[in-house]
Amino acid sequence: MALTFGILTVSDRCFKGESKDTSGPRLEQEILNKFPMAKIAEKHIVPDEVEEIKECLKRFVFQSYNVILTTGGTGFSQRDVTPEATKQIIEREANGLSHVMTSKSLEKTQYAMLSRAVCGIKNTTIIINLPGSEKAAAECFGFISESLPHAVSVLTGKKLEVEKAHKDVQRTSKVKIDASKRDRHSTYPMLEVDAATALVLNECAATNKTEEILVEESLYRILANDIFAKAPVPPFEASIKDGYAVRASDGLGIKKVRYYAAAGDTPIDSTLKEGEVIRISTGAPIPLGADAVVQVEDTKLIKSQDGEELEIEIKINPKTGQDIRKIGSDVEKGVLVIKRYNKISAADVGVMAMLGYSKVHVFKQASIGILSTGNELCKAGEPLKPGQIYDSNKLTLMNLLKEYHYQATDYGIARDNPDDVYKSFAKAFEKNDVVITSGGVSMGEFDVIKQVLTIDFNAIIHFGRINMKPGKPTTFATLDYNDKRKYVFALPGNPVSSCVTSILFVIPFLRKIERAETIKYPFVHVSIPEIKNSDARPEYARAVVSFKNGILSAHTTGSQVSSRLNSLLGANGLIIVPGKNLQDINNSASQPIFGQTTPNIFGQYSIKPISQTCLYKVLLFSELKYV
Ligand SMILES: Nc1nc2c(c(=O)[nH]1)N[C@H]1C(S)=C(S)[C@@H](COP(=O)(O)OP(=O)(O)OC[C@H]3O[C@@H](n4cnc5c(N)ncnc54)[C@H](O)[C@@H]3O)O[C@H]1N2
Ligand code: MOO
Ligand SMILES: [Mg+2]
Repeated sequence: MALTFGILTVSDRCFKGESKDTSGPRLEQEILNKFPMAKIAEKHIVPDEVEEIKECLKRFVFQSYNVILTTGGTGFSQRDVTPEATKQIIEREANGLSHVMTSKSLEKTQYAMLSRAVCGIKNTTIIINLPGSEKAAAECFGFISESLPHAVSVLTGKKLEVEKAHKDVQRTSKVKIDASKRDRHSTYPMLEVDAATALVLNECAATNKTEEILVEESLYRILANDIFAKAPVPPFEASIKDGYAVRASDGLGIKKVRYYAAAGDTPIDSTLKEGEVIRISTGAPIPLGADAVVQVEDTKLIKSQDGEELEIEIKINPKTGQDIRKIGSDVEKGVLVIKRYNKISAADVGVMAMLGYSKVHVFKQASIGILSTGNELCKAGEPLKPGQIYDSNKLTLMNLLKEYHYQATDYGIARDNPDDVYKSFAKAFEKNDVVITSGGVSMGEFDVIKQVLTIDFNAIIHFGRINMKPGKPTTFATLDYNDKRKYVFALPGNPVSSCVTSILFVIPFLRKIERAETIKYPFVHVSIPEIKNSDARPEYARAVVSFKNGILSAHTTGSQVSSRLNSLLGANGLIIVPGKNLQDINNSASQPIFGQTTPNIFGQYSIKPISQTCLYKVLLFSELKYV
């Protein structure tokens, strides 16, 4: 259900324009983060006056908005009257909401006890008083927002949705955490990266579904239809220069200037006579009878009157067709201009606009839901409690998807317990084809993702381990939910691991589901000093790959531990460093590329490397850097 909201900022200072309203816009942002389909129907600012607050609340209620959020005027100052005004409007109080906000806020500040916020119901609208400070308003909204869809469903009598909401709340996982019974070794076979990639792409069925969207919003989407020229471009003969439209056969000499034809003018329907010229601007239609344009530089003014030219002299003999853009000379009518499957560029958008298209058919993208898992995670902007860290994975992954032109919906943070993970997955499966999670896939007793997927959703886990660093516990599963196929990428929690595995597996998958073909990242080979890998797994080391003076070069971005997200800063490639064992074999067999010969203590010669250089395969996931 798409909720409608009204936001009312109550503040003398904001009303008078003495300070900027930041709480209203912040609430708008919080609402859309939480409910991407919600509609912010109205926003308004009133002073701290009971009557004005009441008037606005009445108007919002009359519009039957589902929820009205007020911000400001809930404290102890003489001017704080929002609760008084709200009480005069509501028919029934909703004390639970104010109670939750106060008690949760008390965990952050004892001054929360000074809040007098009122929540209540008028007709089918819920009115919620929130504090005036931007941060507190956003926090309090966060405490109660989860309950709003259900509350609105009950209030508006939407039986099916009420039942569903009840079912969602009651959902309990069949998975039971028992540390003593957990597997002591992973039961999932370790796949090589290539095998895992092939498996992911093989499982993915291109939907081939298309949708019609506005040309102006089509950048980077994949075109589903060929684009033909419905009409020639230009559609009329047009001047290429600012000058005079002439009859070429009139040749040189003094001519009478008849009138002016500017770009955008309707073509003149009287024919140009012998000895006449018409002043014309670039892009203007060529008048009847004219068959050439003489640029102003090749003429001389002979006679003028009141700022108008009367006579000019043509100084260079014109040739027929000179400086005239023929009909269809840029694009002929009926030709194929842009091919289906093309990824739409800025120029494509421009060409479609030029051809008169306002809408275009593109391939539908998969709908993507994304959630983080972890008890330790705290949303950016909120104060960290001991033992907590900020949730960086969700923002990294959502924005990585954006870099490849995919949009994902945020399904929040699921805590490390089977019920919460189960509920979050169910919610995400309702509306999405693909669900991406991070964390909870390794060997800890609270790593319950795989169990919830198999036991609660009957999912097939196609793989649960990959021979790579970072990203070992990467998991890929499919399942049917409400008779629809769902794909799950349960990525490792370590920030680098989830990002690298998204680049390697998720992005190619999303492209295939959209386009039927997939992205093939280019590989380059670089010769650089040996990189040690102490792990048996091949390492995908984040690197800056650059091209300088005709030589390809690469260097890693510092420490490559999987937690160090900043190892991705500036990186455009992944150097594939063979696992320790393979490296050892290679080293004993291979010769250093550069070396010098020096006699050893026994007087024999051996190779002494100046610097051990190896040839590495590097995957480029972003543009090469040119230095
Ligand atoms: N006994 C074993 N332990 C671990 C193994 C193993 O094979 N045996 N594998 C290690 C590897 S490799 C990885 S990678 C991690 C993957 O762990 P999980 O996917 O279970 O993820 P968590 O345990 O939940 O978290 C790991 C790490 O990442 C941090 N994290 C999680 N989510 C976020 C987030 N949204 N934003 C920022 N940071 C996040 C979390 O706090 C942990 O530090 O397992 C190893 N263990
Ligand atoms: O494979 Mo994990 O991703 O090393 O850290
Ligand atoms: Mg774990």
